[in-house]
Amino acid sequence: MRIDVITIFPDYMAPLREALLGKAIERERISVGVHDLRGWTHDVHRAVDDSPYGGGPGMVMKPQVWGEALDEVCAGSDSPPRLVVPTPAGSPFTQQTAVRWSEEPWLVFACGRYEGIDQRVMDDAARRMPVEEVSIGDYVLVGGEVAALTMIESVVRLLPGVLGNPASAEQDSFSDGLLEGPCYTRPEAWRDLPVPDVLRSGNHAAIDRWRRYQALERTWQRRPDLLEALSDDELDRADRAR
Ligand SMILES: N#Cc1c(N)n[nH]c1-c1ccc2c(Cl)cn(Cc3cccnc3)c2c1
Repeated sequence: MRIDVITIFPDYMAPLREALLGKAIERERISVGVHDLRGWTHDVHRAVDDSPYGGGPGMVMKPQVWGEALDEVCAGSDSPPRLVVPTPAGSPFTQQTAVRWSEEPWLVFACGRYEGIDQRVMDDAARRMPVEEVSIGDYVLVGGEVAALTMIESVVRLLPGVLGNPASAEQDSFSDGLLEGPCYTRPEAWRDLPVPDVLRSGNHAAIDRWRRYQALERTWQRRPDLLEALSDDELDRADRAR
């Protein structure tokens, strides 16, 4: 997978070169390009923003600069990339989105700042490539870079050979519609707090049932909305795990 990121703060993307993501680059599971949007400005001030039409607070990112940047970054391949534009007004980014994008050969992330990117940038890009405006959650950041890092990590960890233990991705929270239950490791007792006996029983059928029930209970307590999405069969199966 090829990943390109366009931003006015290229150093914000430094974490892409660290740890799991850095190893994925070293192992050539992914190639990553980070591009400074100001490289496509032509004025002495290297301006990337301007006042909003219709008034209102803040500034809007100029379409000309983004247009030239996307023309160059998204060129050079028989098939265009999927353009991802983080925005608070975007469709929800979920684990299902990450799974879908993990099949893509090329993703380009357009990280904006200020009040956002002129809408015509996305409208123009959509004439020649798939464009998705997405949000990572119902809170407000200062720009798209943190969102892009979040989404890139959740996608890249799904690629073959990236995670040390591929089974880990298969047991993700959300992968079966439920949150993961609690996890434990040595010692058996810590500050008078024990490890649940069933986990030390060696009875794997009982352990699976216990884990399934814990996931169901935690989901019920913390994210009841996820249970509404579960089919009756899945709920019955979880119920039998009691
Ligand atoms: N994804 C996501 C996401 C999220 N979940 N919170 N905030 C963002 C996000 C993403 C992209 C931008 C761009 Cl471009 C500018 N801002 C600042 C801003 C703040 C308030 C209103 N409008 C824009 C962004 C915030």
